[in-house]
Amino acid sequence: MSIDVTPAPATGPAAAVPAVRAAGLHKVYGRGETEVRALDGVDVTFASGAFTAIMGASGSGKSTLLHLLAGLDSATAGSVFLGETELTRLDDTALTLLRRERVGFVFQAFNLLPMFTAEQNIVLPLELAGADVDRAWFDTLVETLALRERLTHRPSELSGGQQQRVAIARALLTRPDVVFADEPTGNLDSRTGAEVLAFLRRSVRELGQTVVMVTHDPAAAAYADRVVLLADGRVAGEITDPTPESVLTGLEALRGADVVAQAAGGRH
Ligand SMILES: Nc1ncnc2c1ncn2[C@@H]1O[C@H](COP(=O)(O)OP(=O)(O)OP(=O)(O)O)[C@@H](O)[C@H]1O
Repeated sequence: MSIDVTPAPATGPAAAVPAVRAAGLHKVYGRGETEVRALDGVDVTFASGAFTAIMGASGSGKSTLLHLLAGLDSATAGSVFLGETELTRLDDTALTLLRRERVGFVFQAFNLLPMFTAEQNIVLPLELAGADVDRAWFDTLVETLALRERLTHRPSELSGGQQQRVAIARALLTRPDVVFADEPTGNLDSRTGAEVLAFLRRSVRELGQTVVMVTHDPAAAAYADRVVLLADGRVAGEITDPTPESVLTGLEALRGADVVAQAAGGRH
């Protein structure tokens, strides 16, 4: 698939700073016998204004990496930078503020509040932060995500795809530096999932958003500009301008490498 992405023009020194960067990132769960090295030295950068998918086998560390990049969990060692801010040096209060102001989240389970309308769900994070809603930006998001007719509906009156679009509008309304999406199409049928992915794609191409998405699905990953492959808590490769076929080939190559490593006794 050839993806039509025009990079944002460089506008000064900040343009060269990646949206997110991890250096020497380690995450160890448990101790002794039960120790699990979920991340084992991850170095990776995510360019601003790009859509990146993170893929890898179950247990390879995808969700752990996403949570650390988003400041939702702490690292055992190494650093995470959001732009020029080192997350791994912030205290809890600063981290909470940073998450509220500079990061957006889209989860598999939508996480909408059932008693509120779509519109109330979208504006809630800004209202909680005591910030004004930029109505022009709200309207742009509502149009882009085709939600105009649904704004007065409660989540139970919306389809799964509509609920996820509401969650995406909520994530984008604060104009976050990065949107982190963890299996955003995991609860959707393939047609609705494709619709949601197309909207994420548009948010990058037309609204200049930066998106980092964990997925199991090669077809979903093919919407991204780049796929980062994880294996055993490390970056094992990447694919630029992915297609479902090139992603599948990349994943198969990883599995092949894993079998070879196991046969050689090289796995921890
Ligand atoms: N809270 C935790 N306590 C202990 N081990 C954990 C914890 N969270 C994750 N792990 C372990 O860390 C490793 C990486 O988990 P992670 O959820 O990041 O993988 P994943 O690639 O997202 O997997 P999946 O595709 O199955 O969601 C796994 O071996 C997992 O069992």
